[in-house]
Amino acid sequence: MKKINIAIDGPAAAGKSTIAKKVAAALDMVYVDTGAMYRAITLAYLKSDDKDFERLLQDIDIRLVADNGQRVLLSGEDITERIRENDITENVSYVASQGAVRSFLVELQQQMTRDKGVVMDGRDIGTTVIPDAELKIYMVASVEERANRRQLDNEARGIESTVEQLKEDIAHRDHLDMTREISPLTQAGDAIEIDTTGRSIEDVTAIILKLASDKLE
Ligand SMILES: Nc1ncnc2c1ncn2[C@@H]1O[C@H](COP(=O)(O)OP(=O)(O)OP(=O)(O)O)[C@@H](O)[C@H]1O
Ligand SMILES: Nc1ccn([C@@H]2O[C@H](COP(=O)(O)O)[C@@H](O)[C@H]2O)c(=O)n1
Repeated sequence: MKKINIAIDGPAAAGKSTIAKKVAAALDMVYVDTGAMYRAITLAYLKSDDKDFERLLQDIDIRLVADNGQRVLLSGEDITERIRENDITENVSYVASQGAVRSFLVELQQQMTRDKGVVMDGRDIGTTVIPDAELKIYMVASVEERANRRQLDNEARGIESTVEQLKEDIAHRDHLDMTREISPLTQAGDAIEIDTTGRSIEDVTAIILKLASDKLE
């Protein structure tokens, strides 16, 4: 059977990971959430006394384990839940703006996609990591809807937040991600935009599965 890569990019809380996971499961593809990799390096950075990124990366050991989604291990420790906490979210865009961090992770991500069969979500997947992906999606939603969704996520995880604060935080993080010097978040010329505002997870998944089936023919 023909193998393809699918790149899903877009701003924070647009629904990328939720949909990427479902599309990967339906098509028996590998799901990779690259935001979790930047979050893992952010945790290592916050824990380290040495703030030199080049040195920090020499000792970094990130593993992604498929488990009804994706679990993240940092030096063997499961940090899947820990990296969703506020201190990581507040610092991740700074860490992700560092050239050394981006080169390190882009190289790892490109290795993962070399044999195809991957659904990868992030900010620079269609533009930088897999510019030759067979299907590229740029997923957006209104900031109000994204803040409401993230509030529900946080309540389920026991993370304290308010919708108003989340709206500000999401807009600020999008601004940092869209204006950084290296690989800023932007829609690839050949990406298909999907606005998930007011749409169900099932609808969005079905749209992408239809687009993918055309590429798999
Ligand atoms: N139509 C929809 N499409 C996708 N997600 C939706 C939709 N409706 C509600 N959600 C919910 O939105 C929340 C945020 O989704 P998700 O974490 O997948 O976003 P994301 O774009 O990967 O965010 P981030 O980039 O910050 O990791 C999830 O709780 C998801 O269930
Ligand atoms: N390809 C990517 C993926 C993520 N980032 C940065 O990581 C942050 C966290 O991502 P989430 O998807 O978990 O929200 C994000 O805000 C970016 O700063 C990136 O640069 N490139």
